Amino acid sequence: MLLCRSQLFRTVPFVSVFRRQLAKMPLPSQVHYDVPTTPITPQQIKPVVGLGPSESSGMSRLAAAAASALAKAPLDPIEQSKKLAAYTAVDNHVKPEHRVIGIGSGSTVPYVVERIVQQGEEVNKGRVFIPTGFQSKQLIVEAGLGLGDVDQYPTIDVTLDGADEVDHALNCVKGGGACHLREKVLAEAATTFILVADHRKNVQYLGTNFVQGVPIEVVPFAYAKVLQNLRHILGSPKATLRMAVKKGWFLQVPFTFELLVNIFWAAGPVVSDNGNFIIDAPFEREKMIDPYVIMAQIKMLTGVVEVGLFCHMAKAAYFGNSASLPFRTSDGSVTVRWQDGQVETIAPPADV
Ligand SMILES: O=C(CO)[C@H](O)[C@H](O)COP(=O)(O)O
Repeated sequence: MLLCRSQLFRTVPFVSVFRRQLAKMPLPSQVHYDVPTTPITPQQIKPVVGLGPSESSGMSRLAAAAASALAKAPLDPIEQSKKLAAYTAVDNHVKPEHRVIGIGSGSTVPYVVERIVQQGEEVNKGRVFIPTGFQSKQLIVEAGLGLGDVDQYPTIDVTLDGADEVDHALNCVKGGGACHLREKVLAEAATTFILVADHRKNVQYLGTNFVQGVPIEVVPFAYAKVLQNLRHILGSPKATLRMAVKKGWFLQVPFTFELLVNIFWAAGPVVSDNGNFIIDAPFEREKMIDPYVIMAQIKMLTGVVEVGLFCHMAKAAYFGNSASLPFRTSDGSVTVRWQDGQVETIAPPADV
């Protein structure tokens, strides 16, 4: 087909832009699958070595400078809250005589490990750390701490873990990261179980902010039956199988600005570290006022492996109150809720 000059003019830039976009689109093998993960903190960002330009090139120096600036930048208020809670809880509950320590999952836990490392090599070399999943295993290994498993150490001195929400009686929802089976085992195995979180997780009733529902781990072949039971017998009509999402860069328009279109679509069910599926089942407020009953009813359904409701298990929950948030406790303090119902607001360690 012959194109006239003006048609050619209009078409060539489009074709070249299209080719540039094609070149930028990821190959199927480069598309990554996002299961719910922990946000990366600035401290965790490191320049990638050995990919692309050499380490001494301008680009990698720029990346290194950016990463180091980020690492020095003040934490945003929510990250600061997590750090306040984690540091205070470690200082109060991880004592030199503790030898077996459970490390939970979630975005607050990196600060737990950071603080434990700060206790020093001398005390840590005699300790063994038990992870609740892949993330905490990596944290333990990367921190150079001793790794163990709960089958070797069925009695744990203290386990520290995050939570999706904690109510005023210290019941909590866990399993936003699909780790609640191992988390519950480590919580039960521990003499002392401590929760750490930012202030958003401190609620009167479960299901206030964390509305996606109670995470329930099920054996894959039973998931449809358990879903029916939850919807029609236990009163959770919106119970759903948790799906992973696939994320890809789909379109970029590189003229005066770049338009990044992020396409999310389902990529199959989320599979736990134990090879099981996860169902999220929201319940009415009345069932969440004392969640022990619904927890026991769900657990009785055949095919259910574990329920992400932890009732009467924690000794204390630590919530960081980040600075600079309007309309909240904004003094950088830490609220501690105790098993016996006591609540105190304390100053965090001076070096947080
Ligand atoms: O229970 C969990 C994972 O199964 C986590 O502890 C919980 O989801 C909290 O995570 P985050 O701090 O990232 O919100």
